[in-house]
Amino acid sequence: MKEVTLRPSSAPLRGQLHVPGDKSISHRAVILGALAKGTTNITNFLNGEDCLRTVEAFKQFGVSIEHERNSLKIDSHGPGYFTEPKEPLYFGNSGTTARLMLGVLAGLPLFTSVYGDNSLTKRPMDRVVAPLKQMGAQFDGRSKGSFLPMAIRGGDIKSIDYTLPVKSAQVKSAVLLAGLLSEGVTTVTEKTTSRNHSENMLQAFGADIVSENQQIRITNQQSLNGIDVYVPGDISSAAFFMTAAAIVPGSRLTLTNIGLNGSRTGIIEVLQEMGAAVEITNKQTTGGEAFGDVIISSQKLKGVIIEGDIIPRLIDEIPIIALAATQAEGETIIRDASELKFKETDRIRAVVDGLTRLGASVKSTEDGMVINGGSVLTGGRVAAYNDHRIAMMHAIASLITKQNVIIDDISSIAISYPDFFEHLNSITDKG
Ligand SMILES: O=C(O)C1=C[C@@H](OP(=O)(O)O)[C@@H](O)[C@H](O)C1
Ligand SMILES: C=C(OP(=O)(O)O)C(=O)O
Repeated sequence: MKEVTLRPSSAPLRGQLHVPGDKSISHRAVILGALAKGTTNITNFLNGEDCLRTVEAFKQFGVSIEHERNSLKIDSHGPGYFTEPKEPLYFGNSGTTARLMLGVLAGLPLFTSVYGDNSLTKRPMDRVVAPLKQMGAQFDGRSKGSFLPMAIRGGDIKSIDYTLPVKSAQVKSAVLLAGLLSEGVTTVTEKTTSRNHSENMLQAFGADIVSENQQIRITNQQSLNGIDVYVPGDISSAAFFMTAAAIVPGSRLTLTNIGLNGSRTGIIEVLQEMGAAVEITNKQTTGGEAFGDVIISSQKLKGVIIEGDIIPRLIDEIPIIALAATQAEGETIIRDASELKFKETDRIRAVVDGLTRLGASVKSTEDGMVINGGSVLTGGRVAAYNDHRIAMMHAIASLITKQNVIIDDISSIAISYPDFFEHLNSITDKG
C-alpha cells in the first residue's frame, strides 16, 4: 500500500511532456518479436509492469531478451524452438498479456499453466477460450476454463471463421495470433472497430494478413522475420495530461510523439467536442501506426453524449473523461460502456464512487454513467481500487480540488506509467 496526499494547486499547466510508449503496442512488439526468427529491436518500449509480464513469459520459453531502460533486443529462432516452461507463467495484473498469450499458447505444441493477481483472476477469459477451443486447443481452469489459473495444451489447431461477440481487441488479437499458428486461413469479423495494433504489427512483421470492411483474414505462417519497432507514446497515458490541460484554466501543454492511430483517438474527438482547443503537428507513421505532437489548451467545456462505435476507441479513457465532465457546463451521458465492468476493477463503480467522494454529482447506469457538470470538487479520501487508471484520475483531480486528495494506494500506477508523478510535478508548481 502506498498512500499519497496531494495538495490542491490551481496554477496553469505549462510545458512539454514525452509520455511513455504505448502499452498495447509494446505487448504486441514483444509477442511478435519472440514469434519471429532473427533479431527484433524495440525502442521507446513501455517499462510498465504489465509489459514486463509479457517479456518474462517469453523468457520462460527460452527466448533471449535483453532489456535496457526503454530498449529491448529479442533474439529468437521462432516458436518451433520454444521450450516447455517448467514453472507456471505469471501474468500479474495484465489482461492484455493473459488474453493475447492464451492465443499464442493455443498454437504452441506445449503444456503451460498460467495465473494472475487477484484482479486478473476475476476477469473473464471465456471470451478467448471459447474460440480457441473451437480451433482445437485444450484449456482447463476455474468454471470450465472461464477464469485463471488455467492449464493449456496447445498445438495442431485448425483455422476458424469467427465473429466477435464482444467489442474487444484482446479477443480479436488472441484469435489472430492463434490463426497465425494454425492450419489454413482464419477470419475474424468485428461489428465495431477496435484497436488494430495487432493487424498493423503482424503486417509489419511480414504476416499474410488482410483487413477489409471490419473483416480480417490471416494465413498460417510458422515464423515471421524480426524487425525494428519504434513504439509511439501512449495516447491512453497522454489522456491524463490532455484532460488536465483542458480543465485547469490558463493551461497549455505539448505532448510529443503520441500514437494517433484512428482506432484510439476517441479521447481527442471527445475533448474537442467538449470545447477544448487541440492542435496536432509533426504527424508521421511507423509500422502502420500514426503518431505526432498534441498541443492542448484549456477552454470552457460543455457536456456531451458518448455512445456507440466511439466507445472501444476511448474505453480506457472513460475514467478521465468523467473527471473532465464534472467541470463542463451541462450533463455528460456515457452509454454502451458495460465493458468497463470487466477491467482491472468495475470502473463504472470506481469512477462514480471516487468522483462522488470528491464532491461531484455522478450516477451509474447499467452501461455507463451520467455526470452533472459544473461541480466544484472539494477533495477528500478516495480509493484507487488497485486500478492504475482510477489512481491517475484522482491524481489529476487534485489539480482542481479545494482541499487535499488522499489516494489510498498509488502503487498500481507502475502498471502503465511508472514516471507519472515525475511528469505531473514537471508541469505543475508541485515540481
Ligand atoms: O488489446 C489491447 O491492448 C487492449 C484492449 C482493450 O481491452 P478489450 O479488448 O478487453 O476491450 C483495452 O481496454 C486494454 O487496455 C488494452
Ligand atoms: C484495461 C486495461 O488493461 P488490461 O486489459 O491489459 O489489463 C488498461 O490498461 O486500462
